[in-house]
Amino acid sequence: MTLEAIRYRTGSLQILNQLLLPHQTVYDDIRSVQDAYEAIKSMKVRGAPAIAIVGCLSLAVELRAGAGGDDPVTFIRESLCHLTSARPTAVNMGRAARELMEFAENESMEKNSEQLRESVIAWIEDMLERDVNDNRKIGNYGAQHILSGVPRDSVTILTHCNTGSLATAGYGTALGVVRSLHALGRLKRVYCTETRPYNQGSRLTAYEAVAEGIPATLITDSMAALTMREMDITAVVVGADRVVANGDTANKVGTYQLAIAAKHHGIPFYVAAPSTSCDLSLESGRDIIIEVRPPEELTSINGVPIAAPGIEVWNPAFDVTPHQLITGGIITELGVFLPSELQAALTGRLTAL
Ligand SMILES: CSC[C@H]1O[C@H](OP(=O)(O)O)[C@H](O)[C@@H]1O
Repeated sequence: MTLEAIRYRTGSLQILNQLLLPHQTVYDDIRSVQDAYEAIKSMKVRGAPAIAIVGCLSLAVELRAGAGGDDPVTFIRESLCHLTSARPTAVNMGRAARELMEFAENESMEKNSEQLRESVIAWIEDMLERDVNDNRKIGNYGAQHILSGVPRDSVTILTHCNTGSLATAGYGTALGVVRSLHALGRLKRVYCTETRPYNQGSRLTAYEAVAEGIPATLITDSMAALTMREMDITAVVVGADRVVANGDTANKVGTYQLAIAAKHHGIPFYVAAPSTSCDLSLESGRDIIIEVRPPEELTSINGVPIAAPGIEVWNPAFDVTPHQLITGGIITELGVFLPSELQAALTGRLTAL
C-alpha cells in the first residue's frame, strides 16, 4: 500500500486530512495559498518537509491559474511570507521560501510573467521528487549505519512522533530508516510512542506501520525509558524540525527526554533529517523559536475534555535536544555525520562516514 498524504497534478492539490486519521480517510482540496496556510496551521497537514511541500504546491496551483498578473514576483513573495508564518519552528518552509524567492527574482530578469509562472511551477514540482529521493537515501544510509554497529541479525528501533509518508512527500525520514531496515529483512520490531498531545504516533505512525505490515508496538510516552531497559532497543531514531549548526535539534516535544534515557541506557540516539531541515544560520538550539500550541490540544481529544476545567496549560510543540545527546549521529541524504561534522558536511567539505 502506498500512502499518499499529498495528491498533486498541475493545477490541482489535495491533502489527506490528518486530523481525521486513523478513522477516516478524507482528502481536502487545497485551492489557494490561504487554504494551505489554514491546513498547516490547524495541522491537517504536518511534518517539516510536508509543510514546505504543501505550502509551495499551493502557490503552484494559484500560479497555474494566472495569479500575480503582470507582477507575479510580488505575489510569490507575499505568499511565501504568509506560508512561512503558519508554524515557526520547522525550517523547511522558510528555507524553501528563501530559495524559491531567489530563483524567481533571477528568472524574472529574463522571462515575462507567463514564462516566470511556468518556471516557478517547475521548480516547485521538482520538490516532490527531490524529497522522496532524499528520504530513500536517508533510509538506506541510516539502516546501513545502524546495522554496521551490531553483530546480530535483526534490530529493534524506538521512534517518536510521525516521520513517515504522512510527514513528507513519501517514504519518510526516521520512519524511512525503519522502512529500509524492514525491506532488508533486518527489522525485528519498531516501538513507537503515542506522542501526546496530538498523538502522531498512535494515530499516524501506527497507521503507516499496520498498513505496510511493519512489526510495530505502540507505547505511551511515559513507557519509553522502561522500553529501552526491557526491550533490547538497538537504536533510537527520531526526525527533526530544525537542526542547527552545532547539531542541536528541535523536534517533537518529548524527544529531549528520549535522548536522556537513551544516554542512560547506552543506546545510540540518531536524528534523521534531510539537509532541507538543517539551518546553519543558527549557531545553537538556544536560537530556535519553539511553537506553543493551543491549550485545548492538551486538555481535550476530539473535542472531549480530558483535563480538569480551569487548569492552566503549557503546550510547546517541540523541544531541543543538545547535540551532545545525539550519540549515533545525524542521518542525512548526504550520509551519517556526527553533530560536530554537520556544518562541514552540509557545506560540501566532508563526505559520508
Ligand atoms: C519528517 S519531520 C517530522 C517532524 O515534524 C513533526 O512535528 P509536527 O507533527 O508538529 O509537524 C515531528 O517533530 C517530526 O519529527
